[in-house]
Formats: sequence, C-alpha cells, structure tokens
Amino acid sequence: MTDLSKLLQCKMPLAAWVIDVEQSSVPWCNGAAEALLADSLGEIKSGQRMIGEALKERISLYLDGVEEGKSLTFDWPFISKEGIHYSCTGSVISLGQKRKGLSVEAHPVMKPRFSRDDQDVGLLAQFETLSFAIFNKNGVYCDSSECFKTHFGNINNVRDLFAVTDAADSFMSRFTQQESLSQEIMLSTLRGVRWHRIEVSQNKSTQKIYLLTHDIQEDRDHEVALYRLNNYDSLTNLPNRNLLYHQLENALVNASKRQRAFGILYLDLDGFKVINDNFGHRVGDELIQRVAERIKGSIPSGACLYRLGGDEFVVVLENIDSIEDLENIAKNIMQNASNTYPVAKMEMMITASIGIASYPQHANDVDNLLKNADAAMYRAKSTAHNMYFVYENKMADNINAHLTLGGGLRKAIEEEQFVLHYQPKIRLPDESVVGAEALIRWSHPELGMISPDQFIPLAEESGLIIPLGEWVICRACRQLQEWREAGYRPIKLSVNLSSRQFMQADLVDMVQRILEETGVDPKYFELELTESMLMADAQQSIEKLHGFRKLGLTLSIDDFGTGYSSLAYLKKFPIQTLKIDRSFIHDLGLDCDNDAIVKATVAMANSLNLKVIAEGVENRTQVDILNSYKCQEVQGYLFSKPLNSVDFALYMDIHGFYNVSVAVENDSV
Ligand SMILES: Nc1nc2c(ncn2[C@@H]2O[C@@H]3COP(=O)(O)O[C@H]4[C@@H](O)[C@H](n5cnc6c(=O)[nH]c(N)nc65)O[C@@H]4COP(=O)(O)O[C@H]3[C@H]2O)c(=O)[nH]1
Repeated sequence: MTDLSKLLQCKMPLAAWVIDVEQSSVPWCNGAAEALLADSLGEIKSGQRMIGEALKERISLYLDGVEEGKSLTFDWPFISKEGIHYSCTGSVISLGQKRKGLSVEAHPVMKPRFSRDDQDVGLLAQFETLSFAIFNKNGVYCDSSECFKTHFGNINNVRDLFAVTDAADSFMSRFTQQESLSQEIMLSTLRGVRWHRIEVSQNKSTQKIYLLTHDIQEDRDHEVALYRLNNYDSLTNLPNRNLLYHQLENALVNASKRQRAFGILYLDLDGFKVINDNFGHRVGDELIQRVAERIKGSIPSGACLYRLGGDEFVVVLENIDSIEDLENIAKNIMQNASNTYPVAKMEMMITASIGIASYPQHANDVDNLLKNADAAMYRAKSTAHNMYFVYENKMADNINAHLTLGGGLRKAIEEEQFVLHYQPKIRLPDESVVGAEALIRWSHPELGMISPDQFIPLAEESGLIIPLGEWVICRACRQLQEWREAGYRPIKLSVNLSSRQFMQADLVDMVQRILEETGVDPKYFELELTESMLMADAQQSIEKLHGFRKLGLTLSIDDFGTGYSSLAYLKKFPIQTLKIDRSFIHDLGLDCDNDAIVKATVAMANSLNLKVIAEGVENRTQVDILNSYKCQEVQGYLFSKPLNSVDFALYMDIHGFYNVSVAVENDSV
C-alpha cells in the first residue's frame, strides 16, 4: 500500500506539460513533471525533450478529429522514479499556425495493477519504443511497453498472444527446456493475426519471461508478393515456368529413386496469334483465361497445369503407369476444347496442338523432356490442328527443319522463291475439266521443293502469311490472265485462304484491288476456306463472306467434315461449294460408316443447293461411288497431280482448252 502523505507531498502541484505532436517535442513542462516524469517523457535531443514514436502515434490518433478546448483522459500510466503510477488528462490546445498540441496533467493512481521490480522498470524504459512485455513464469501478464499495448491490446496471459492454441502450448513447454529463444510465429493483434519475430528470455532467479515482438507481416507480405511474381502467371494465376522446372526436377528425383515414370503434355493454342492480332490483347487475354480454366477442368486432380507464357501450357503428371495415362488427358482436353468460349460477347473457338513426352522413355533430363514434348507438339501443329502426338526420335529432326525454314521464310518472300502449282477439278459424270486449285510450293535454293504443310503453319505463326497470302492471290489472278492472253478458254481457279489471312481487316478490299489490277472476271475466281476459320467468329465471317459475294466471286468450304460441321451454321454462310475432305474419300467403298457420311454430306449439300466436290480421288471405285451419290465434281491424283504452270497449260491443251475463240463466255464455270 502506498503512503498517502508521501504521495501528496510529491504530488503538489500536479505534473503538467505540453506536447507538440507535429514536432514530437515537449516545448514546456513544469518542475513537478521534470522531477517526477523525466524518464517517461522521452530523451533530450539538442536541448529539447522529445517524445517517443509510439506515444506520438497514439496522441496523433486522439487529436485527429478532436476540436480545440476538448479534454480527454487517456489510460496511459506514467511511472515515476519512485514507481508511482499516474494516468493523464489532456486538453487540446492551439500551438499557432493551426497546429494542435496537447496540454497534459498527470494524476497519481493509488493502486498499481502489479508490482514492478527495479529491473523491470529499467527494461521497460529501455524498450519503451519497442513492443516489449513481461510475464511471470506461468505466462501471466505483468507489464508491457505502450507499443506492446497499442499492438496487442489488454491481455492476461502470454497464451492470449498466439493465434493457434497448440503454438501457445508448445511455446510454454519449450520454455521449461531453454532460457531463450527466437522464432517467427503468427500472433493475434488488434489488427488481426500477423507474422512476428519474437525474442524471448527468462530470468533465472525471478523466472519472469521477457518478450520482445517485431511485427514482420509487411516483410512476409512482400516476400509472398515477390514469390507470386516470380512463380505465378498473373493472368491465369497458374504456376509459371519457374515452378514447372522446380516440379520437374523433383519429379525426376522421385521417379529415378522409385523407378517410376512421369510425363508431360506440351500445349500450344492453334492460331491464337491471329486472334490476338485481330481482336486485340484484351480479348486475347480473356480467351487465355477461359482456356486455362477449361484445361484445368479437363485434367485429373493429380496433374498440374502451368502456363509458360503466351499461348503455351504444360501439364505434368507424376507416377504414370503407361503413356496412355497422358494420352487420355490429351483426349479429354481436345474434347472439351471443341466447345465455344464466350469472350467479349463473341462465341470463340480455339483448339490446341499437344505434344507428349515421358521420363524415362523419351528423355533422361528435364530440358530434353520439355524439348521433346515441344517437338511432338510441333508435329501435331503441322499435321492438323486439335491433335496430339507422342514423341518419336525423328521429330527432333523436324524441329530443326522448322527453325531453318522459319528463318528463311521472310527472305523467301522478298526473293519470291514461291511457285503455284495447279490441280485440275473434274466434273462428273462427263469427267470434263472445269477448273483448278492453286497450291503453293516453296522452291528452296538448297532444300528443293518444300510442301505447304511444312511452311504454311510457320507463316501463320509468324504473321508472314499476310504478304504470302497476298502474293498467292496476285499470282493466281495473273496466271488466269496469262492463260487467257495465250488463247486458253477461261477456267475457274480457286486459292486457299489461311485463318489468319481471313481475319485480315482489309481482305475484301485487297482481293477487289487485285481483281481490278489484273482484270480478272470475279466469276472465275474462288476462295477456299475452312470450317474452323469461319467458326472462330461466325458473325464477322458472315459479313466478310457477303463482302466477297458482292464482288462476284464464289466461296467454298475446304476439308469439310474435319471441323465442327454444323448444318445450322452452314445455312447462314453464303457459300456455294462444299469440298469433302480426302480422309473420307480415302476409304470410300471400304468403310461403311465413311460411305454413309459421304452419301449424307452430298445429299445434304444438294438439298441446300450447294455444289459438292470430293478431293483426294485416287481410283475408279471412288469415282463410281461418288457418281452414284450424285457428287458433282472430283479432284485427285487419278486425274492429275498438281502441275506447274507450263505442265498445266499442256494439260489444258490435251483437254481442248486451247485456241478456242477468246470471246467464248458460256464455258465451264
Ligand atoms: N493423298 C492425296 N493428296 C492429294 C490428292 N489430290 C490432291 N492432293 C493434295 O491434297 C492437298 C489439297 O489441298 P488442301 O486440302 O487445300 O490442303 C492444302 C492447303 O491447306 C495448304 N495450302 C496449299 N497452298 C496454299 C496456299 O496458297 N495458301 C494457303 N493458305 N494454304 C495453302 O496446304 C495443304 C497441302 O497442300 P498440298 O501439299 O499441295 O496438298 C494438296 C494436294 O496436293 C490425292 O489424290 N491424294
């Protein structure tokens, strides 16, 4: 119990002082304050008494929004040198220039909440600006710095600090074994659960526990943000290349230890660049997000999906029993990909080419595994879209060829190393020649004649298809005029359009310009498009197709049957011809299902008033069957392979196209 007379003696007059919060200083204090509270008020710097940061912060909070003249009491017990406790009342005063200050009076508190020994007082003064607390050996709260109270509020036991009960128990039990410890742990604060580094020590004689806490939540937040930045893709939130390498390295170690296999699927979206370039990055980004979600939903829970950047993804599956496990995932992804993606009020379609490779069958290290899956993916892309391939050794050569070809493509366009070959189209049943398809070849100075399958995908990916496609249209139109000038009867010529070319905004204008420049009558010119290119954005396609129709040229759907043939859509497109893909023609007469498909396609086309042409016709049986189905035209090696322009002129000679009056117009169109 405190001696009251002694207390009153030292209490008259009341200790009083003024705090200038903005300057963190005490510009004035009376003798009683000086005598009693010197240590608690803060250090003297350059002759000025300064208050600590914690106190400044706390008072600033009070002052915010409090008017001048208002008084407030704050529960901030000062402790005099004698160990007497005071609480304060403060009045808000003006310090001039609109600055607020606090005039403070200290009142003695008769009953301290706990007893303090000299060592504790010293420690508290020393750690005033830190978050410091003292507990007895059972963890019961004794005392703390202001900073600690501001941070944690009123607590009764050290256990109250721990966010997890188990952590509190283990903390206390560790203390029975060691005198000090330092660790990072989550503590409950007034601002919620936050990460802290704590330093704890125990006084051997008093067994008191001294705890210093440092809030490291911001550091942790930065670390987490940095980790996410380095290891996750911000667009899709999928783990990125870094984490992929990490998982693959681990998978490799595990698999080699346990003699197990694992594998990857390397995915690249087909024609994504075209969408990005034509619809803008915002649409491209949204599509990537939708695709990532779709792929994620198509893979088993044990598999992991990564985005490598751009339109490339990798799926990793550990502990596989056979390559079939990976193939099943590929099939699932391909099946799900065929549904449309609602993006920016459009129904978009996009497929993926997939390459598969596994450890240890196809590679012994991570780099080669990725490289080989990539090579298999390239193979899939150059064969057809929405396909998967499992790696084979010979694919490594293909990829080298890809790189060589890719590098030379730009130069080849500049130097016009391309030629068009022409394959005749034959009318049934009289088998007269009615037209031709122009097919591009690259006459490479070192590699010889390169087929379009090898370089068109590269031209698409690199964007070079735009100048190349324009060259094809230009060359085909010029050729039509050259034959005509040489005295041949006009013939209808078709050219292939690639999907990227089709999305070119000024495509209709470009074709119109070339037709005008070359003087070709549009009725002798046909464009071959594929289903998938029309479906990518059906509404825009319809507008573009009408643009072509207005010019007077005809439109054909190529490779019919391989895409997402939808009758409902077909009716909307202003097209004149369906070309049945050669994969259906190949087994004609051998496979009943195929026969039924071809028969139904011809019947359906006839009912829609569309002409049907079958490509890849190689034998008489096929012609007879197609005749019986009432297919109007055929094209294939049985009649002629694609021919260069000189040979094609000879072919026309043989088929009676030469030397007819140039004025003949009621010809074979
Ligand atoms: N097995 C077999 N094949 C036959 C038969 N008759 C014709 N073919 C081949 O089938 C392909 C038909 O062209 P496509 O389906 O439009 O397929 C074309 C087309 O998609 C693309 N392509 C060709 N030229 C161009 C072009 O100028 N621009 C664009 N964008 N693509 C082109 O490259 C693809 C391949 O062209 P090619 O190698 O010339 O291959 C041609 C042709 O030579 C046959 O009886 N049996």
